[in-house]
Amino acid sequence: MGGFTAVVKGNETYPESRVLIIITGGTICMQPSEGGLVPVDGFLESAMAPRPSFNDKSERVKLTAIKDGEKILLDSLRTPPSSYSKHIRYGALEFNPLLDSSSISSDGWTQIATAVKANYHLFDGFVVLHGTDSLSYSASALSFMMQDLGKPVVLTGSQASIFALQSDAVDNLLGSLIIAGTFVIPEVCLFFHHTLFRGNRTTKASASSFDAFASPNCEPLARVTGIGIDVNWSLVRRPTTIAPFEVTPYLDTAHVACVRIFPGIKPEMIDSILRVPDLRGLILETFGMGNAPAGVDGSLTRTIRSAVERGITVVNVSQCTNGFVSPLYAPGYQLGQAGVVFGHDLTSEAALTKLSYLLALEKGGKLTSAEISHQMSLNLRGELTEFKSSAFSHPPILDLEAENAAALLGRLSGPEAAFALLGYAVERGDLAGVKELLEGDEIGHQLLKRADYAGNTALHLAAVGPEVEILKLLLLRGAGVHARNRANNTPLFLAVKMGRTEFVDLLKGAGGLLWEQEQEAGTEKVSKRKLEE
Ligand SMILES: NC(=O)C[C@H](N)C(=O)O
Repeated sequence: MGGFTAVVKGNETYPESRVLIIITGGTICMQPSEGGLVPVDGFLESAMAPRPSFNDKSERVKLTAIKDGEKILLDSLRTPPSSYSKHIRYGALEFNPLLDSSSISSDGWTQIATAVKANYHLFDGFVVLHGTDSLSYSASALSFMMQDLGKPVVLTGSQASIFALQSDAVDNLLGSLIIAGTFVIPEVCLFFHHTLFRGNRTTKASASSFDAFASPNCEPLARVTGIGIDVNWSLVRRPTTIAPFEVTPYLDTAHVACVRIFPGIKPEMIDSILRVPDLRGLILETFGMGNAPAGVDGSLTRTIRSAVERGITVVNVSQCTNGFVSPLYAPGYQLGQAGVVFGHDLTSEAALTKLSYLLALEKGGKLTSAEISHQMSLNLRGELTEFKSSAFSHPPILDLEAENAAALLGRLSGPEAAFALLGYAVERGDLAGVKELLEGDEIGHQLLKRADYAGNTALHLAAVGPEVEILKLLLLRGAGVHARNRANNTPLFLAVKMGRTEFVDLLKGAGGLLWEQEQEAGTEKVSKRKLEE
């Protein structure tokens, strides 16, 4: 953690860093009009120059910048020295017209990305002022458009206008400026309510609270703690290739769609979307861990399979904000069989913009259509917690990249991520992977006590998994044999229902008991899909 470091003294002179602010619009620069709030231009002069925290009244030197391919001289302002003993000197480029972010599109993202690219050598960091409505989409989109980024790009906005009496605007803007001018965090980030997030992990979680954004599957990159900023450097991505910063100046949002599954959804509805002319990709927001109703006689599965055969990429992401999709349950398994790509823990915003990015690469001849599905399940910009093999292929050994080894220990994306990994390993019968995950007393203990959204502990999963040695290992590591899932079932009951004598004996030997009614119910066996795989 890089914490608070310096105290500002007397009349000393301090170095300056340079930040370019790209103003796209949003509530932060809005004023009331007869037709509701609208963004108003001239933000630097009207909102920043009069405020002492943004203007130390030093000489307003001109900064060279590039606008629309032309060299221009930008008016600048300078902050007083921060607690990191630096002034931030900044100038601004404004969109014309300014936007309510609900109207942002691929064109706007292109404008932002190309402005960053053109001015990359002239500034230390970039702040993008943007409305909150589509902020997570834009942060995700820009993260994919910017490859091998070496400088911070911080998106921010506010829930109330900077001209309002009570507003989050000053805190959000000042925090973003200081971060962009102080720390080399080479990512597209979103700063809001004292917290710096990886942009492509965020989602707008509140329509009105100042604490508006969540990053449910990835810890924040930094937090403002009083007058200091704690950066979680272990999470910050670092370039791992020797390549210059590149921008893909276009995203193909015109040929993708997103559908939220709901109880009773008709396969025809999905089919009609999948038959929109030239559609190339569909994000399917499914229930829980990736489940959708199969439809009468599997009609939804057939609809999807046929679309996949026509070259459409269908990506499975969860409606739950937290957790992973996986083919653990039969409905998700069938989607996988139909050729659906599992989007792991991608947000819908990241899934949609990532697919648009990959389609743009395909259009530019940089990717074949066959590679799109594969790339969707890879971690390109920290947007997902990756399993090296496709989640659907059930590889025998849990083989994780170094980055995910940290998640595996519960350090990266928290215990939920580690628990989901454990679930995969148990389900695949990967004894070595399970052992690895349970290493470390405290983590192992935590994981054995956790449950998924259906209340299943690792022991429940092992009781229906393929490997009896895993069941034994979990029991020896202290997994609770009496835990009940949401359906009120114990691991032993599940094993009995599956008709698995060896597993039943082991669980009974570990103290597992059946209620009387469970003993009766256990005589009718359920589907043995797991055993037949
Ligand atoms: N708080 C905001 O910025 C909301 C506004 N409608 C926008 O997204 O532009």
